[in-house]
Amino acid sequence: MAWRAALRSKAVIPALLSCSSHGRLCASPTFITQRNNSTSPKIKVDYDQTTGVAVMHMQSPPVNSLSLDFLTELCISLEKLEMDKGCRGLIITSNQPKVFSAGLDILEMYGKSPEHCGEFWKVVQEMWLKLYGSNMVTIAAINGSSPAGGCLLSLTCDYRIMADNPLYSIGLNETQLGIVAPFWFKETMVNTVGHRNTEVALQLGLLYKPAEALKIGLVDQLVPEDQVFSVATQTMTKWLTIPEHARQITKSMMRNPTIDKLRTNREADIQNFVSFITKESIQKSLRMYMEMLKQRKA
Ligand SMILES: CC/C=C\C/C=C\CCCC/C=C/C(=O)SCCNC(=O)CCNC(=O)[C@H](O)C(C)(C)COP(=O)(O)OP(=O)(O)OC[C@H]1O[C@@H](n2cnc3c(N)ncnc32)[C@H](O)[C@@H]1OP(=O)(O)O
Repeated sequence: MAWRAALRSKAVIPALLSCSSHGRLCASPTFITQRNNSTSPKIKVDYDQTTGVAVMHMQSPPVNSLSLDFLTELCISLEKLEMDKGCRGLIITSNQPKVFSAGLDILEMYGKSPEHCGEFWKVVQEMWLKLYGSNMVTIAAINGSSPAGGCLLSLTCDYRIMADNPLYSIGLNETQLGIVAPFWFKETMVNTVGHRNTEVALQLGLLYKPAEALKIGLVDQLVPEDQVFSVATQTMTKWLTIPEHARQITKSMMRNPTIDKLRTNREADIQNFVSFITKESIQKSLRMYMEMLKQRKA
C-alpha cells in the first residue's frame, strides 16, 4: 500500500495541471456506469524461481481496461520483478475470456478533472517506460482482442503470440474514438511494423484480424487458442538461451532513442494530453464512443 501511495503521489504534477490554468473541468458523466473500485488484485503474478520466468495474468473484469489502479498495480509488479535479478523473463497474458486488454480505461479520461487526467497519463507513461525498457525478455501471449492501449501493451514486449481466432482484433484504433495516438505510441508501432504500415493503421484507426496482423508484423506468430500459453513458454525458453548481456544491450540500442524522447519530454507530454483530452469536443467524442459500445451490446 505504501508503494501505491508513493507511486500515486509522484504521479501528481500540481503546477502543470491546475484547474485554473486549463480553465475547465470536464462535465460529469450521467449515463456511464462507474464501476466499483474492487480491492481484489487486478494482476496475478506467478513467478517460477527455478526457470526465472514470471507470468503476469491480467484479471480485471470485464475487459482488463487499463485504469489508474490497474496500471499502478502493474508498475509495482514490474518494479519488483525487474529488481529481482533472478527474474529473466516475463509473459503477459489475460485471465479474462476473449479479451487481452480493452486498452486505456475510457472512464479515466471522461468527465474527470485535469489533475486526475494528468495523474492517469503519468502512470500510462510509467507503464510504457518500464515495459519497453525492461531488461527481461517480455512475451505477450495475446489470447483475445487487444485494441489501442491493449495493443500498445503488447507492442512493448519483445515477441507477440496471438490466438488464431478471427473474432479477435488488434491495433491502434485511437482515431476511431476521435483521439490521437501520442508520438511514443506511434513510434513503438513504427519500430515494429515500419512507417508506411503505421501511417495507414493510425490514420484509419485500423483493427486487424490475427491473419492481417501477422502479415504486417504486428504480431509474430499465430497459434491455436489453446496453445497460446504453451507456445509462449517454449519461445521464452529459446530467448533465454541467448547471452543475457548481449541481448539486453541490443534491446536498449534498438529502443533507447524512443524511450529517451519520452523521458526528456514527460511533463510536456502530460500537459499535451491533459489539454487535449479535456477539450469539450474530445469529451463529446469519448461519450459518443462509449454510447456506441453500449448500443453494440444491446
Ligand atoms: C495531439 C495528441 C496529444 C496527446 C495525446 C492525446 C490523446 C490521447 C491518447 C489516448 C490514447 C488512448 C488509448 C486507448 O486505449 S483508448 C481505449 C480504446 N479502447 C477501445 O476502443 C476498446 C473498446 N472496447 C471494445 O472494443 C470491446 O469492449 C472489446 C474489448 C472488444 C470487448 O468486447 P466485449 O467482450 O463484447 O465487451 P463489451 O464491449 O460488452 O464491454 C464490456 C464492458 O466494458 C466496457 N468497456 C469496454 N472497453 C472499455 C474501455 N477501454 N474503457 C472502459 N470501459 C470499457 C464496455 O462499455 C462494457 O461496459 P458495460 O457497463 O456496458 O458492461
